[in-house]
Amino acid sequence: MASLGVNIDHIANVRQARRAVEPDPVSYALLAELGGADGITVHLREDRRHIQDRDVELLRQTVRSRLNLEMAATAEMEAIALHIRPDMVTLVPEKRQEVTTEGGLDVAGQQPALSALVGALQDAGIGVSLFVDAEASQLEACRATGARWVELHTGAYAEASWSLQPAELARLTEGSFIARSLGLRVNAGHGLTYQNVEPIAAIEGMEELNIGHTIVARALAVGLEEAVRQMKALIQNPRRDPLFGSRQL
Ligand SMILES: CC(=O)[C@@H](O)[C@H](O)COP(=O)(O)O
Ligand SMILES: NCC(=O)COP(=O)(O)O
Repeated sequence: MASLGVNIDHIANVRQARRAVEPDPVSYALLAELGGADGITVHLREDRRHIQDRDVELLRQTVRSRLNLEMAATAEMEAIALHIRPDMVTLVPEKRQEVTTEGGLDVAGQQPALSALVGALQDAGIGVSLFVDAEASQLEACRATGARWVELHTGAYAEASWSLQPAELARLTEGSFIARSLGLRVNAGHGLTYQNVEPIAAIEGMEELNIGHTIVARALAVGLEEAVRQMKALIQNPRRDPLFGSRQL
C-alpha cells in the first residue's frame, strides 16, 4: 500500500503572493500530519518563489512524520541539505522560467556529478531519491549513482488526454518494474489528483506518492486535514480499473 507525502509548496505560494506571514506552511504541515500524511514534502526552489529557508529550518524541527526536501543538484542546495538533514532529499530538475517542474532529471547526462552528490548526502545519513521519467536508460543511470529511491514523474500521465492515459500508465508500470528489478525503491508524483491517482497507487511496489496542488486546492473547500484524509483513503484502497470516473469521497 502506497504512503502519502503531502507537498505544501502551494500553502507558501499564497503567503508569498503578499510577502506576508500567513498562511504559514509550518502550521499546515501539522494539519497534514493530523489528516494522515506519512511525510511532508517541500521544494526549496533556487528563486525561493514559495518555500523559504526559514520554513525548511522550522519544518525540520516540527515534522514528526518524514521530511522530504526537493531541490536542484547545486552546491548551494547541497550545503543546505547537509545543514538541515531532512529524512530524504529528492533531486529534481529546475528552470527559473517554468511554472512547475516540466520533466524528469537527466541523470544519464550528468551521472558522475550526481553520483558525487548522492554519495555526500547518503554519507550524511540522508536518503536520496531521483525524480526521473520512467525510461530504462534513466533508471539504469539512477542505479549507477548509488541512490536507493526514484520518484517516477507522473506529469505526462496527469496531462494526457483520456484516450492516451492508459499508455502513460503502462509506461509508469513498466518503469516501476524496471526500477525494482534494478534494486531501486519506487515513489511517484507530480500532477496527481483525486480523479487520476488510483491507478498509480495500484502499481505494484509503489511506496510513496507525493501530492500537493490538488490537496491544497481541495483544502480551500474542506480544510487541509480533511483533504489529506480523503486522498489517503483513495491511495490506500485504489481501484485498479484504469477507466476513470471520479469516486467521490
Ligand atoms: C518535482 C516535482 O514534481 C514537483 O512537485 C515540484 O516540487 C513542483 O514544484 P512547484 O511546487 O514549484 O510546482
Ligand atoms: N514531487 C511531486 C510533488 O511533490 C507534488 O506535485 P504536485 O502534486 O503539486 O503536482
